[in-house]
Amino acid sequence: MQIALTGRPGIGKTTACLKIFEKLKDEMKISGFVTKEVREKGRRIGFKLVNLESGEESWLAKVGEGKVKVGKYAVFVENLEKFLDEISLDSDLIIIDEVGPMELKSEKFVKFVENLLRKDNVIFTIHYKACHRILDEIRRRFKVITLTEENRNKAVEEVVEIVRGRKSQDSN
Ligand SMILES: Nc1ncnc2c1ncn2[C@@H]1O[C@H](COP(=O)(O)OP(=O)(O)OP(=O)(O)O)[C@@H](O)[C@H]1O
Repeated sequence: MQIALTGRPGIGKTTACLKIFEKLKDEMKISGFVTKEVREKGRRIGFKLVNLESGEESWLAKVGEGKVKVGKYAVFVENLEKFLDEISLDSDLIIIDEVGPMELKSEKFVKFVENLLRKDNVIFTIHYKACHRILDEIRRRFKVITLTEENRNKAVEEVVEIVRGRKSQDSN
């Protein structure tokens, strides 16, 4: 299964990934990461990467100045690249939240995603409108599910069933 979840900012892509992870983690080995926003006094100050297997966290970006910038955020490309080394690629399911403008500043991340395009057990979340050849390729090759307020809970169930179906095919 090759699934890409997308939708407008804040629609619930990260929440959907966490729900899928919670529902399936006792049935199979899952690796990958989610990107969570960090707020201080109600204001968003940046984003942290969270390794789904280990719980380990690393700053992806923070409001402020830096070598690499996306909007008002400085992106910590080296943190991301070190973080990627810890992601297992031999798991039953790999969840990558997200393939977006910040992550794509890293050539190593682009290669990491390229490598995953060959696999059949991947869920990406993808930025809803960013342009990049790798996003075009995912949009062309993967089953793309656009989350809305109406479908986001049902979409989680649908993805869980697709993953379970694939897993049971594998064990037959
Ligand atoms: N199914 C849901 N039911 C109720 N609230 C939800 C649901 N999914 C997400 N939310 C709420 O919406 C907010 C944004 O969710 P989330 O961070 O998952 O969105 P996102 O699409 O990943 O955002 P971003 O575009 O910043 O990556 C959170 O406060 C979350 O609790």
